[in-house]
Amino acid sequence: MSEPVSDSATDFPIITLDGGAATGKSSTARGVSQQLRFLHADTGSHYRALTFLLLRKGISPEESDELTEALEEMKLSAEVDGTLASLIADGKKLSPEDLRSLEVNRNVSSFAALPPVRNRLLRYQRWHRELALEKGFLGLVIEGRDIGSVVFPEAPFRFFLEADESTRIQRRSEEGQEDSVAARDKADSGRKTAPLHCPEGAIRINTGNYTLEEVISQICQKVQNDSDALQ
Ligand SMILES: Nc1ncnc2c1ncn2[C@@H]1O[C@H](COP(=O)(O)OP(=O)(O)O)[C@@H](O)[C@H]1O
Ligand SMILES: Nc1ccn([C@@H]2O[C@H](COP(=O)(O)OP(=O)(O)O)[C@@H](O)[C@H]2O)c(=O)n1
Repeated sequence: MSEPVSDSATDFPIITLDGGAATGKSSTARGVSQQLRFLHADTGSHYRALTFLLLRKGISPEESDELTEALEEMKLSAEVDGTLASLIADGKKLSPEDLRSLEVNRNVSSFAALPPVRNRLLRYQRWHRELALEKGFLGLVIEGRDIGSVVFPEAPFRFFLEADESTRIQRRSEEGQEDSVAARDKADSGRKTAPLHCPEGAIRINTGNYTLEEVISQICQKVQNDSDALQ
């Protein structure tokens, strides 16, 4: 399915999860999507995919005509496997190894700070609400850095995940990944466009204080309680 034009407003429930690197966004969103039968969109993987493809075209992370042209030429669509939507660029899906390579880890925050890159992905990310509806999901859970503040600021269920830096570095090293968690957080929080911050009104969860299952269950309970109350 290709990125469409419409962005009609619906009452469809949307959960946004924002937070720094390794705060638990993807694992939590996966669990929530499976329990609630929501579509799961991982917007970090969108920035990673564009970073991988742009680097492969020899484009550096700065505003240039080459960057604008490459972004305009890219055709973005999605493939849904289980509850997860994955980005397909020009008909291709990238492997987890490509998306999490050291080169991508080192460059992704620089590409993500560029307004043309963010603008290209904003429309694509908002389209996931229509994709979830079309595919018969009961809602959308979407995670990243600016989801509750920029992509879906009107979403009824907005969460901000946090955990101290040493916990997060430990989590990444247990996964066998070389990642500059602190450097990416600094760049993501300090950029001009759509910086990482806790959106006003979002519920903060320190994931260092709970197991993954407890965090998933807190979010699912909040959504289910509030949805029951609204009916
Ligand atoms: N509440 C939690 N308690 C302990 N470990 C967690 C928790 N949430 C996530 N993790 C673990 O932390 C690591 C990073 O989680 P991940 O979901 O990839 O974070 P993010 O998407 O924010 O980068 C994973 O190995 C995951 O299993
Ligand atoms: N909504 C988003 C999501 C990710 N990003 C960028 O993409 C990078 C990779 O995101 P990610 O969610 O895969 O990172 P991890 O938290 O999984 O390490 C981040 O460091 C940000 O620079 C962003 O700018 N806005």
